Amino acid sequence: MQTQTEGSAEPADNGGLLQVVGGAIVDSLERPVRLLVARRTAPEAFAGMWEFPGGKVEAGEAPEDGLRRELREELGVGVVLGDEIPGPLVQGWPLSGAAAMRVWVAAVHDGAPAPLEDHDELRWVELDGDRIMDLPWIPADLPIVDALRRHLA
Ligand SMILES: Nc1nc2c([nH]c(=O)n2[C@H]2C[C@H](O)[C@@H](COP(=O)(O)OP(=O)(O)OP(=O)(O)O)O2)c(=O)[nH]1
Repeated sequence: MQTQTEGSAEPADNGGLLQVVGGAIVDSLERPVRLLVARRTAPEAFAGMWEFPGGKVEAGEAPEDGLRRELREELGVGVVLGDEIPGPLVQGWPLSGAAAMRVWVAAVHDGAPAPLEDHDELRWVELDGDRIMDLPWIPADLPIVDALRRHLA
């Protein structure tokens, strides 16, 4: 699996969409068994739903750098990035509103994940089986979870 520890990509042209990035943090890049999922606290429409930790890319920031920054802020961890889970758009996966999310597989490089910001619970769930799909995900994330499972199988 391709890995990268330092951001070298140029800021992406987001085509007018709000660019969001998410981390599919797995227990091992080589032999992934479990995925770290996060339960949002806000906004009200998404509170209580599970998602990939991450957030919005800032102006002039490369997406991979934005993802590392968000995961440091939200979970207190440094990560190694693995493969991207490509979506149907150049900007990744369509979300509600004029937004799209690029998602990378990632593994914790330093720190212990904790719900420092934006989440009230983190949970390691098995990638295989029904349990992961039984979680109340943000609806737009369901095809991404499906593609992730197929990519890692
Ligand atoms: N992080 C994340 N956001 C998602 C996912 N699925 C999904 O629809 N979204 C939406 C929710 C939000 O409208 C948007 C991401 O915004 P955010 O609130 O997480 O971004 P941020 O951390 O930069 O927050 P802020 O600076 O605006 O407070 O994308 C997902 O799996 N992860």
